[in-house]
Amino acid sequence: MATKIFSTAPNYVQGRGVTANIGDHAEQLGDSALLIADEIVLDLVAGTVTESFESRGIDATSVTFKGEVSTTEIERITDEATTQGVDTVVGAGGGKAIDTAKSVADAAELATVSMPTVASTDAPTSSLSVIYSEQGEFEEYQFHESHPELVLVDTELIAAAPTHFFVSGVGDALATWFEADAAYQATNGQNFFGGRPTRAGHTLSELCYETIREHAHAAIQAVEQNAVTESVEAVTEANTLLSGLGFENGGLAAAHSIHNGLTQLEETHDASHGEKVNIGTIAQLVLEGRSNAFIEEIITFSQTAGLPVTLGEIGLDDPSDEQLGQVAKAACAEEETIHNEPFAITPAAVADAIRTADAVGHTVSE
Ligand SMILES: NC(=O)c1ccc[n+]([C@@H]2O[C@H](COP(=O)([O-])OP(=O)(O)OC[C@H]3O[C@@H](n4cnc5c(N)ncnc54)[C@H](O)[C@@H]3O)[C@@H](O)[C@H]2O)c1
Ligand SMILES: [Zn+2]
Repeated sequence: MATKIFSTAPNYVQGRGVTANIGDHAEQLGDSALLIADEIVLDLVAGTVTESFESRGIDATSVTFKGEVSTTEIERITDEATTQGVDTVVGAGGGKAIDTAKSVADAAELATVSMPTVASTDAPTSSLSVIYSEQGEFEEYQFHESHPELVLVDTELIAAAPTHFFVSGVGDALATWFEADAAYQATNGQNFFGGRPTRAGHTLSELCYETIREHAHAAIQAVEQNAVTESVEAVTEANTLLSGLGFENGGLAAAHSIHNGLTQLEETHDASHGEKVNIGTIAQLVLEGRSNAFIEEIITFSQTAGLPVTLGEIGLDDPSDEQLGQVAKAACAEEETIHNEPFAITPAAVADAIRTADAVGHTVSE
């Protein structure tokens, strides 16, 4: 029997206004902290974070994140953290700021706190960073020795952020179960720790899916009103904790590889991670030969949530065969998770699945 592995961030805190208590939750991590966030997020949280740290005797400073998880940016902030001699880095914002903080902590051997201020991706709980070129093309997954020591999610900030971030998180979370289940069914399917998925990883992915299906539409309506409701709490947990634990421990498959392939085309750079993943999910379902009824139902669900269901909605109005060929080729690279699907994968089959998913998306959404 192949080895099964399950691994997780040790502490997860979620609730309305928890930013004001970050100092209490991070007290054991050290005496000084560097907050990494872009200008928008610094404006939102720097005052509260600094005050909370200082109330616990922890020195806190900040550095402005420039926006891309590139090697250059990671080196620049690592130098800053090393010069200041801090014990902890706090990454606040979306997936990119958090991934940068994890890479800085890894390079400088520091503790990490991840503080998502949007519920848009799986980045907050995971032990990896997605590295991009300075131009925004996917380069590689960087694996870290450990998970963030603390993940702190303030649902008041999440609900007040622009709704499209929350919707993107739903897209990222909707993929989790389909991908984890593919990796579970495949004889050689692996999770992100190089092991077979545990029952826990598989089941948490399914709970992620059920939570999204039960609560996403109501939660999105609440977030449109900047309101924190129990559905918002449920979907924030699904987008952040369940999807994060689910993808790392359950494994990814075609949807995220197709997302990575799509990042090769400049036209898609304005679409968010979760939006591109949603196109990947629909294409995965086509690739897997799911029934018409099932694919159409998932398209209707995602469209109602405000997620894209056609290539045009992610910037690719009339993609050429060459462009889709390029996406499919990148999606099928040897190290890609698409090979967790329980059948052999070819770039031609992937390109055809993307084109067909787009056509079905048009039919259902018109
Ligand atoms: N490491 C992982 O496991 C993992 C998993 C999924 C995705 N990712 C990565 O995450 C990245 C995408 O992250 P993203 O979609 O969160 O976008 P992002 O990090 O690119 O951008 C987030 C934007 O939201 C703004 N923002 C943040 N909080 C706000 C708030 N409360 N109010 C208003 N604006 C706010 C920020 O200023 C920023 O412009 C990609 O690089 C992707 O590869 C990583
Ligand atoms: Zn994702």
